[in-house]
Amino acid sequence: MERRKVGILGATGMVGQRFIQLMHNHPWFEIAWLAASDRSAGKTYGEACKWKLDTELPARIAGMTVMPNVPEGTPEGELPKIIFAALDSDIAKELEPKFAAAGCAVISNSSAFRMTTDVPLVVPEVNADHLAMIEKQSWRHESGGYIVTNPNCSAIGLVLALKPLEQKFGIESLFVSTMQAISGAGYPGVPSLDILGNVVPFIKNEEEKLQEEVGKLLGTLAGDHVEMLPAKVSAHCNRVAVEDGHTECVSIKFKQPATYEQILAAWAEFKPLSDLVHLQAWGHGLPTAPDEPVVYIDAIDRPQPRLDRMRGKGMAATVGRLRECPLLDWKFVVLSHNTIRGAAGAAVLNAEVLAMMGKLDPVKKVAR
Ligand SMILES: NC(=O)C1=CN([C@@H]2O[C@H](COP(=O)(O)OP(=O)(O)OC[C@H]3O[C@@H](n4cnc5c(N)ncnc54)[C@H](OP(=O)(O)O)[C@@H]3O)[C@@H](O)[C@H]2O)C=CC1
Ligand SMILES: N[C@@H](CC(=O)OP(=O)(O)O)C(=O)O
Repeated sequence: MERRKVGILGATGMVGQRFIQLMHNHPWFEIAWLAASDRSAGKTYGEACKWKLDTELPARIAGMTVMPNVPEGTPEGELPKIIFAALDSDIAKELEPKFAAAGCAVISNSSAFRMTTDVPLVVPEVNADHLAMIEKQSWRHESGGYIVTNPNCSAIGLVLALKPLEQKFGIESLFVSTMQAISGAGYPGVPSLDILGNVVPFIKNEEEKLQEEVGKLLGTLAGDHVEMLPAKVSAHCNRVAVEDGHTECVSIKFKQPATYEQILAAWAEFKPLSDLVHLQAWGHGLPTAPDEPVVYIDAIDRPQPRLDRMRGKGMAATVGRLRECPLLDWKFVVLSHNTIRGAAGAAVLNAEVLAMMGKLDPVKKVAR
């Protein structure tokens, strides 16, 4: 099968680079277009980008010209209909609708439209059914375009661990305290003199995003909107001197009683995409989905970012230290890679599911 041409908006940033790393050899997607700010447009990608990943910048990508950040900046017919977006929220608010209006499927990583009623906020293992909401977006009838979002990087690891628990026991309330890696702040990010040997107990808007996104992700699709999960969520978000990988300490109260063994079984049995992962009809399943989205590690001092963030090629959440909580019912630690599972990998997996649903072939107008 011919690979689908895709573009990346914000291609030179931390998340943009991960998109390139994850997709330059992707079996379904071919990177055909890169865009960033006016500072970068017109340069080659190799000139414009400070490549920060530990794999080589692919030579083909280094030689590509960075395009302006608007659909009209690209000659007619050369703009891919699938656009991965890794922009700051304020910029995304302005630019993403322009690409949707130009008939593109915008697979967004930013927070700009996550809580908008008709925009799906999706982690495929958790709420793939919410993708149906794209059909409610007005662009669908005007140009065929739409916007799909993935959550905040801390919310993704957390909801992967929570989904099987919500299904089995129901969640009444939740307390989460995060230790977030510096790569989460983009490049150059937090000044070294602020973070070296230090912890910063504030990340702008992070606690609010984490609290509300969990409600939408674990909520129920009800026609044209999502009914939020009515659980109480309290988040504390902290920046720590770790390069990659967000760690979260969680205390949880359930609606139904749950034993230690039942909780471990809920995580072990959680393989919601296994039919798709192993689907042989196309010769392969979803290329980016991990076999096991949630892995429990039975060791007294795990998970740890350096040792566990690359589980499932950076797409699995690692859970550990399940024990009784004297305040709520149970407590545990969850860790996931913030720029892979928490950002670019999440968006690529959303696109793979959309491809399987036939929503990318081609991205086209639908009748009202
Ligand atoms: N890092 C992480 O772990 C996560 C990040 N996110 C979100 O992803 C998005 C990107 O984050 P990140 O990659 O870390 O950020 P960076 O600061 O590293 O990169 C920002 C990118 O946006 C581009 N840009 C800036 N201004 C404009 C503009 N006016 N028009 C077009 N492009 C522009 C930059 O281009 P140039 O090089 O030309 O300046 C660069 O490519 C943000 O919304 C962030 O909140 C989400 C989850 C996790
Ligand atoms: N704010 C997160 C990363 C991020 O960019 O989140 P969001 O996608 O919600 O803006 C962090 O610092 O680790």
